[in-house]
Amino acid sequence: MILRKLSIINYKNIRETSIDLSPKMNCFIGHNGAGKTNVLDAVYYLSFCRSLNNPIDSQVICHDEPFCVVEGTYDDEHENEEHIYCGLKRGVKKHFKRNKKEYKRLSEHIGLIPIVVVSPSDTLLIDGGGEERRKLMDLVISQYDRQYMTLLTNYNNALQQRNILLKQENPGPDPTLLQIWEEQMAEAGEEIYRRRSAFVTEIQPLFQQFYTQISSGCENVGLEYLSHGQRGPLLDVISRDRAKDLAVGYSLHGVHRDDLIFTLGGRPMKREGSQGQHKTYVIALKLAQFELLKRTASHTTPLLLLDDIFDKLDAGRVEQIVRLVSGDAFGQIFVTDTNRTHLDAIVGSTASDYRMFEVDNGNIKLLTAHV
Ligand SMILES: Nc1ncnc2c1ncn2[C@@H]1O[C@H](COP(=O)(O)OP(=O)(O)OP(=O)(O)O)[C@@H](O)[C@H]1O
Repeated sequence: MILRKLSIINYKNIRETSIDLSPKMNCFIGHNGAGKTNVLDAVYYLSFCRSLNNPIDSQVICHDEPFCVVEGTYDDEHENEEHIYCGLKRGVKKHFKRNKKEYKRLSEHIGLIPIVVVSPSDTLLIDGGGEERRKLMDLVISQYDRQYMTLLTNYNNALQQRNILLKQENPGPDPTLLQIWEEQMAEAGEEIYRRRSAFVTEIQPLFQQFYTQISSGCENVGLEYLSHGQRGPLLDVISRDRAKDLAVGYSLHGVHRDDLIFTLGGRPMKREGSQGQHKTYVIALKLAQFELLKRTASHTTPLLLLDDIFDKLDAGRVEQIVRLVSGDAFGQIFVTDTNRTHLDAIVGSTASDYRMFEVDNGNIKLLTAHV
């Protein structure tokens, strides 16, 4: 997919803009707080029907304004045009349309415009809890597997019902009811486990390849999937510790406790790695995600959003990333930085099309274009 034109009204600090984009490299340069991330967030919104960092829709509308609109005109792989419209009004259900037709369910849209984002908040993948890493798996898998979201919804619903029962006291929960929800958790959970296992198996070698390339091969990193599904049939695993679950009042076993184990030299990355190594790890992981989505998501090349990625990296790693993303393996790219040094290096090493924009207090101005 290629985003040819992006129009924004009242999205965060961007009052009104309409920009024609390069099919390859789009650079956004500007001071801290200028609105560079907000541009990328608007692009993200058009893919995921939500903001990357703020799940509350009303907070993406510009302060003191009653509504916001984000529109994108895309070309797909066969040069067919797709027009995506998103309109948000305070206190009203959001409107999301594809080619002027309102979606019945927003989940129908997920996966149409695959996207991979590398942003400063990605370090949460290493520093944060397992929820962050499960979110990563879910976000990628849901872009190429249409059933996956339904499985997650079914699983979470059964888990929630079981947890409500586990909190019941005097009398305790009906064992038959507990069993019903356990069976539903296990049924959806087995499928989720199977899909997450396959995802990790696929992404592992891609990740290793990118990490080696960016770090020039001097570090040994690992990526493993950890799941209660590995302990045997999930129904047995979920139900056999009922007594403990009743004591704590929630479900201790199931795919809601899955995790990804990140290592450096066989030790936990969180404890062992430097800030630059953490950053390298998440960038390699995101680029692997990109490669995987390119192969699976309707065979459409995803958009790649690189938000302020060069901070904390040494010159060698920056050079490798610049070389990687400016090559032909990547499609349309959106990259932000506060100074021109890295962005000039990127556009300098690419013979192809690029556009450089300046962002200032929510205003976007085209600085240079090369076709
Ligand atoms: N709903 C909103 N309405 C108006 N302005 C907003 C809204 N939400 C955020 N902002 C403004 O957006 C600005 C931050 O923009 P953004 O995160 O895009 O900056 P940036 O250019 O990426 O900066 P940095 O280089 O520091 O990462 C802040 O000044 C903030 O006040």
